[in-house]
Amino acid sequence: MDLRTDPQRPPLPPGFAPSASVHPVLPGVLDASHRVILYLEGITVTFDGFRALNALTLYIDAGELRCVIGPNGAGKTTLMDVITGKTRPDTGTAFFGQSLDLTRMSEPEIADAGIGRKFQKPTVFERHTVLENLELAMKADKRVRGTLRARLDGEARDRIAETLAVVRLGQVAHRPAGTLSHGQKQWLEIGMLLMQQPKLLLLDEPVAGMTDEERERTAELIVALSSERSLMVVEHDMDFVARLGGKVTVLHEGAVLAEGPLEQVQQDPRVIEVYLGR
Ligand SMILES: Nc1ncnc2c1ncn2[C@@H]1O[C@H](COP(=O)(O)OP(=O)(O)OP(=O)(O)O)[C@@H](O)[C@H]1O
Repeated sequence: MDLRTDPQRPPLPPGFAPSASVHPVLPGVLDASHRVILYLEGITVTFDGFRALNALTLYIDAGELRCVIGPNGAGKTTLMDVITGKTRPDTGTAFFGQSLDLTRMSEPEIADAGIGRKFQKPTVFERHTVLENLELAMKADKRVRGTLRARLDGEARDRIAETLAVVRLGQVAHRPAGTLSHGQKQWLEIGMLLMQQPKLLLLDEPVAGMTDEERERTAELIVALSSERSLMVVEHDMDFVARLGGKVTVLHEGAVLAEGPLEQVQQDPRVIEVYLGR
């Protein structure tokens, strides 16, 4: 189905067309009043003539948990790079909510507007305690006033306590992050992203290198997180994708090959041929 001609296509922001060169950019102000929080349409990214993304069109709903799968080189990382402003598309439009044109915002502006990204490798401050890592993450948030020495006010303490509970690291709150297990470090980094209160969280292979038990807990965590924000999870582990239960987008050669519930895309002969059947 071609979403461009689909009568069910979600409402688009005013001026949402590749030709609309003048559009207000309002960093930090997300209008998610419509069902869709992320609009990507006709996105093409070329590296030395090679199309890493090829007229890709994708919509993410507010509060949706979306998994993105696909073979190596399909364009999954490039997709996240476009959303976070690391890579500029050659053509196409990318809107966050109704008014934020991601192609015209810097990486910090996009982060401030509410898009958080977790890379595959955990990047926590190893010598600092879990608690300090969360404090530092909050202080990195420009919307929160104060210096590193400033005393945390009540609201900030509540947010840290709440985050510790959500990522289930309350028991190790005073341990240096360097002493945590791989899984705990990953959860801490997710907690650090949560301190910035993102509306859309991008997670790149969150369970790579985790034990089965850690995978189970990570699935529970991600499902719990999706109740209050949108998530896009790139993952190769199909058992894990099945546990998350969200809609699945299959990328192949920089474009969407199939989209739908996992059981549906798993039965798609094209998906079996290029990815799952391997
Ligand atoms: N900066 C770059 N310069 C040149 N080619 C690039 C660059 N970044 C990505 N590519 C190429 O674009 C294609 C898509 O890469 P991308 O990393 O987005 O795929 P992926 O789906 O994330 O793959 P994987 O599952 O292996 O992480 C690949 O063929 C890759 O070699």
